[in-house]
Amino acid sequence: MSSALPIIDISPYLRSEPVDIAARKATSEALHAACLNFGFFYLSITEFVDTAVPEELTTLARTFFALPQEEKDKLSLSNQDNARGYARLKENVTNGKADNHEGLDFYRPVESPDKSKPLWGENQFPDLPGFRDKYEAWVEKMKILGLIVMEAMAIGLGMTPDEWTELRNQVDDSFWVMRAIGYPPLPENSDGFSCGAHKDYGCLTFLYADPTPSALQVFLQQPEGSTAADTTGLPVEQGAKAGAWINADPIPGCVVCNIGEMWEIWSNGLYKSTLHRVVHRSSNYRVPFFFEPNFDAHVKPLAAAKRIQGADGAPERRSVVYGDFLLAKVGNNFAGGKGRYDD
Ligand SMILES: N=C(N)NCCCC[C@H](N)C(=O)O
Ligand SMILES: O=C(O)CCC(=O)C(=O)O
Ligand SMILES: [Fe+2]
Repeated sequence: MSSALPIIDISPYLRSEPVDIAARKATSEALHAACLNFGFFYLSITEFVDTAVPEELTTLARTFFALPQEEKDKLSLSNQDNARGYARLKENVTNGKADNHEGLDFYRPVESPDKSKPLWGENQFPDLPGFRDKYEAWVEKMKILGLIVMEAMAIGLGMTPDEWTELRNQVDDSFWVMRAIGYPPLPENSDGFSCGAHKDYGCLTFLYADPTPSALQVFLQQPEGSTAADTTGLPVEQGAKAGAWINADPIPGCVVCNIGEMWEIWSNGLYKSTLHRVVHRSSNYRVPFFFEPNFDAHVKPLAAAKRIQGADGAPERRSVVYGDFLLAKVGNNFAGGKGRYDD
């Protein structure tokens, strides 16, 4: 199954000796084009990881989600900080509607956990042989990949070495998220989603997925003036737009990668953090990794983006502290969770 989305060869950045400057430049230019046009692309990772590993993670996820409900509930995120742990089917909410999936979320551990503080509790690992070790090892690999892709993107945006150093300081202690997602089949004739249309929050999502076609769908906005093929289906305040939903079907040996909202700010809107949604008609298990900025990163439009936009470029995007942005998002993510941390 082919896809409109580009496949990026990241290998010039994985090989350090000798550094092939021209090949790296070509990779960075391809990333720049992919981020301008799609906000989604594939990364071939067979040179970097043994793809048997994410297959094992998926199998472990399947084993966990097959446990009796009361076993899974022992890891409920409500035991901790309402973010780390297990969320039941339909406990996740997107655009005010329950998502047809269950999930197990892990975040970067914090030094002094305090479960009365949002996001500041402890991760809860299932008591299954190899689970914790294998997930933690994958997180370490994906953190390395995250920094590599960030550097390649920085060069693609035309950043100077000093500018990259400054950006690197905002992502070198990533407040990452690792999820295992269990998707039961969406009921026939349901107007709901396995996961409703959303943008990811941070820098880069690396999704290793089962090969089900038409499950992950990506919204491509139509150029100005063209006739709408489809709409986001969202109310205006949540981003109603004309365009088309296309499939981001998995490609063997590749992760699907998309950029989160922090890249939209850094690039001052040049790069789109693209809306995507999930429709699973059969049972599936997926293990996305979210490479995010440091919790205290002050994310603001980069000079390199403004150089591209020129003197009468786009209006300046609002800057955010990543941790504050994340807290607001996570607070709205669960059933009954709206305003959970407001009082
Ligand atoms: N960390 C990330 N990106 N998690 C996935 C977000 C899924 C959408 C979410 N319920 C929302 O409404 O934002
Ligand atoms: O499972 C998928 O295909 C994508 C999941 C996703 O978009 C997310 O968790 O943010
Ligand atoms: Fe997503």
